[in-house]
Amino acid sequence: MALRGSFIRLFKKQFNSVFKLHNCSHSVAIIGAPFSKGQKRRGVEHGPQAIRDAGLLDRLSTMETAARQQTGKLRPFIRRACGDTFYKSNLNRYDSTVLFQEDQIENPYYPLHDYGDLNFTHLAKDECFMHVPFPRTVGLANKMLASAVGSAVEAGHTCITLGGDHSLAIGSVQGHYKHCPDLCLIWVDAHADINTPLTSPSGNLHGQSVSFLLKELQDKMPEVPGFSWLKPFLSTSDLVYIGLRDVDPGEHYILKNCGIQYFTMRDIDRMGIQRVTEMSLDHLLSRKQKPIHLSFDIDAFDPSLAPATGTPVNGGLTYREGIYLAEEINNTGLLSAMDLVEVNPTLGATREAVEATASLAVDVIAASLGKTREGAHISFDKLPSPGTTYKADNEQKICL
Ligand SMILES: NC(=[NH2+])NCCC[C@H](N)C(=O)O
Ligand SMILES: [Mn+2]
Ligand SMILES: [Mn+2]
Repeated sequence: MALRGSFIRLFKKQFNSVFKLHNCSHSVAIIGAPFSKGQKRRGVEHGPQAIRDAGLLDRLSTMETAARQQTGKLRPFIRRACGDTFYKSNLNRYDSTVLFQEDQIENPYYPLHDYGDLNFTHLAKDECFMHVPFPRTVGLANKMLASAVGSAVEAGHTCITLGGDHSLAIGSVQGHYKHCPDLCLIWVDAHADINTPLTSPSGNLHGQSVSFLLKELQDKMPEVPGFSWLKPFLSTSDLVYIGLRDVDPGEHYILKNCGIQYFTMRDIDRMGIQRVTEMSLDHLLSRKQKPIHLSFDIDAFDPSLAPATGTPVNGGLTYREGIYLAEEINNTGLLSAMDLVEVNPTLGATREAVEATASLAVDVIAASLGKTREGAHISFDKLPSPGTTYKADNEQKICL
């Protein structure tokens, strides 16, 4: 017990030192990935727009995080894609007003870069590989996303990819890996998405993303057209699943035989989200501090909260479980890239259902980036008393 206590202290000490370093230097990049060919239903390509419409950028740019408060000098601002020449060929230029030119920003300590949406190529000639639809289109889209995520991470941003279907995680994790080769992966999902083309019941690549990444599955993977650029790089020991409740037989075989750490909804019922989160982070980080890639499928939530998604499964995460998990991941100070996928605005029964799903996505992203339920302040140096001028409104104008 004493040994365990001192181990936990050491663990927390390590966390804290990285926490400070990480939060002082990190800015956020948003990449929209309007893509749906990793499965057969259309509509999920409108996910990035739905998440933006739910107010993502406003929420992040006005967010007062505990981290900002800590250093006392962090200020949010948005720079649109226009300034980032590197992305111009791949991204639709964001044509709305440029809120600030770079040289107008005095103190860009917490920059928020919106790179707009990637412009994917849909190949006309793209026959099925076995029963896998659109293999070349999915391969090409992921290659493009990998390069965009890679550049954003290389530039020092915490990179948020807005999907699109979950096949996009192939490119997003690979691009992240190119600049953070020691990354670990937290997969929050109702599904394991670890079928190989040979075990997949549906053929859909969004149910196979993880098998493309894992070194241990290399000799079980056929050569899928469109993916020759990708070499598996991730070890099974650097992967944890949270929220599983719909696992195919081949996937169960892989999870068990590769000794992958996973927590189903039953585990959350038994142990609670707090213990599950602690065990997950312990598994990934206790030996070494590693950059975290969080791949969050909105269908991890219960369909009553996230109805607008392609493969809903009953009995999912509650709002508080999902937000707690995101908050704890932020608390590590190690979040380096994140995907928020499978929001399909064409599948909600009503407009309210769609808006609820997209707004849940915004809440998860905000919590992952440091929004706390206890609140935080940057606008107050001291508490205004009657007779002093309230400056917060002015300051807001300067910042935004
Ligand atoms: N990213 C997702 N929503 N995946 C759902 C996968 C469903 C099923 N396991 C399949 O392989 O097709
Ligand atoms: Mn899923
Ligand atoms: Mn998924």
